[in-house]
Amino acid sequence: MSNEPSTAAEPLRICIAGAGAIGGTLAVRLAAAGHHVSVLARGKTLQAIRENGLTLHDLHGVTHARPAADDRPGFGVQDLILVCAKSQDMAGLLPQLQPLIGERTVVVPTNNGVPWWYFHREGGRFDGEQVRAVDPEGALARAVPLDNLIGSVLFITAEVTAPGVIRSVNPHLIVLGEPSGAMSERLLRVRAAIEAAGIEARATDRIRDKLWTKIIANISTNPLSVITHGTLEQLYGQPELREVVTQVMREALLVASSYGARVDIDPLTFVQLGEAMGPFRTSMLQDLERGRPLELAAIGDAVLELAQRYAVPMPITRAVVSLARFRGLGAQQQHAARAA
Ligand SMILES: NC(=O)C1=CN([C@@H]2O[C@H](COP(=O)(O)OP(=O)(O)OC[C@H]3O[C@@H](n4cnc5c(N)ncnc54)[C@H](OP(=O)(O)O)[C@@H]3O)[C@@H](O)[C@H]2O)C=CC1
Ligand SMILES: CC(C)(CO)C(=O)C(=O)O
Repeated sequence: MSNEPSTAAEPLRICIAGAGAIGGTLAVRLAAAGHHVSVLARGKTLQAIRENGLTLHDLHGVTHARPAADDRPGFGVQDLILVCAKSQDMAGLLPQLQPLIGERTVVVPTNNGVPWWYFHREGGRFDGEQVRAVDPEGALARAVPLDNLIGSVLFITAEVTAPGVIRSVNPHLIVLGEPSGAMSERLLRVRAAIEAAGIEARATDRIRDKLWTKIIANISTNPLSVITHGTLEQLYGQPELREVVTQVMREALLVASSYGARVDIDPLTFVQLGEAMGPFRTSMLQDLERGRPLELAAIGDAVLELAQRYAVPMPITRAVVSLARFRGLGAQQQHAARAA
């Protein structure tokens, strides 16, 4: 945070790093709430934001914002940085954030899957260790001081329909928590700022419970969506697919419980909630269709890695993740061949 203590009502200096589906959604909501929002973007997205700003279609209607945008981090020290790139892009993006980070800057990564900071101040058997699938060399842990991080779990669905244009038509919920579990003043301040921007925001002293809830949703649907091209309502609703979804869910629940996580949604409720999310194509399916790399390291491999530490078998999950990887590599090759 800036040197002077601020309240939720004061505008914050907020940088959104990565202005795709999630970054675009957050940038528009926070800018509309009066914060000083700047966006670190690149390529066609940067060009579109410079020309037309960002447009968000969500349950509030259509909202437009014109944040400062650049591909260089020349925005000065920020109060809050929301890092909204895919996990595989973190190694390229995080080191760029250094000029934006002061002693009191809060950095909130929004990634799905197991975060690189999972064991930071975890307090358990593996406290302080690395998650090799997402941060094999410890480069992410070095790029941003771990004590500047607050964890987040996003219960949001969003899609880029054109560069700078985002559609996000389910209700928005963000859960925030300190890796240590402390209900710190900075945690409550960030929560209040997000809530005041029209996004339901909760603070928790057990962020890893929420991480596991979301990890279970992601690992049971994202890779399977890539194999089947199924939407959420199909994956959760059609009996053949629902069977695979629930098998993966059961395996992942066992891993979560090995780490002491309390997941308060039972598999049947998961299925009901998921089906109600409608014809949404998971973010991983969207990536497949665009020939982009899939977030399988954070959503798949990292969970398998954590399972292995407690010798929890995940045969169905392993098979589904392998098949999704095969499909993903094939799609990338096809896109590359078409583009050549
Ligand atoms: N979409 C969803 O519904 C949800 C997504 N999430 C998670 O949120 C995270 C972000 O996902 P999402 O918004 O969908 O992803 P997108 O691919 O839509 O957006 C990511 C953006 O980050 C940009 N980016 C990556 N690296 C850099 C860089 N070095 N400099 C500038 N910009 C960069 C990308 O640019 P470029 O296009 O050029 O690659 C892209 O615009 C992911 O971890 C995802 O799993 C969580 C909940 C729901
Ligand atoms: C919508 C949901 C929960 C699907 O697993 C998601 O997070 C994604 O698409 O990445």
